[in-house]
Amino acid sequence: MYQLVLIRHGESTWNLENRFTGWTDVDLTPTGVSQAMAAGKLLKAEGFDFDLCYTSVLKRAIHTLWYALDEMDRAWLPVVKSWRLNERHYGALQGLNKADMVRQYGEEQVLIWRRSYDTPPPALDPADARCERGDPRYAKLKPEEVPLTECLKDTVARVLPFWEESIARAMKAGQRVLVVAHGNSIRALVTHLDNISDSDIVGLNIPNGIPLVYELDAELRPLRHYYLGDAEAAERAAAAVASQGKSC
Ligand SMILES: O=C(O)[C@@H](CO)OP(=O)(O)O
Repeated sequence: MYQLVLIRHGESTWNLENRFTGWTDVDLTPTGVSQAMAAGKLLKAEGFDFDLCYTSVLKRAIHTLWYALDEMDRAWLPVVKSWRLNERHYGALQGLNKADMVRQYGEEQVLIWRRSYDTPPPALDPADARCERGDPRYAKLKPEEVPLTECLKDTVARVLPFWEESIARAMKAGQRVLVVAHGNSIRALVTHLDNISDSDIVGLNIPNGIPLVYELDAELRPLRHYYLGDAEAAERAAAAVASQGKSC
């Protein structure tokens, strides 16, 4: 049996301000730091240990990993960072307030942008100052590989090759893996692992900073998954993420 632990980053400044974030590189709030530390404490207390960690190239995930590993006295562990684990690109919505968008476009439209499988938010103009195409961390990518918007299907399409070629391969080679990523890059992975339908994925929300443990068979098919710690608190936190797309 294989075990995989996934953690969504702790609360970020734009989670707190209820703004669409995507590839914007905002940091953790003090609450986010505490959530990351609590995740590390919990993993240690429950006897989890790792050989290899994966995260995105965005600091809210990188710093969550740092704080969690520090609590586990595992700051020395190897870390692989990949843009493929970045949050889903939120296009022209990046930086805008979610409740304002609900007031302007309605709850149903915002739910489609936030959670549908194949409808992307409006695209960023490549000339928009928010466009990441000139960012040095993506210099090795072709410009068209740096998205201007993404639906979950697009995120699945760039997360899966990394899962197959790097994470799954490392797990099969016996490495105990921790992945710290983002709400929608984790939803992309979970859609694949649990074979969730396009309609059911709309209701799936990932809470900040709570370790999600997957137990998988020899073919890396999930046997079961659970949130570590207080299951009801995890459910409440996931419901709070869902309500970020309401007007108040
Ligand atoms: O804004 C974002 O990038 C994501 C995660 O914070 O938000 P949502 O939960 O609306 O997909």
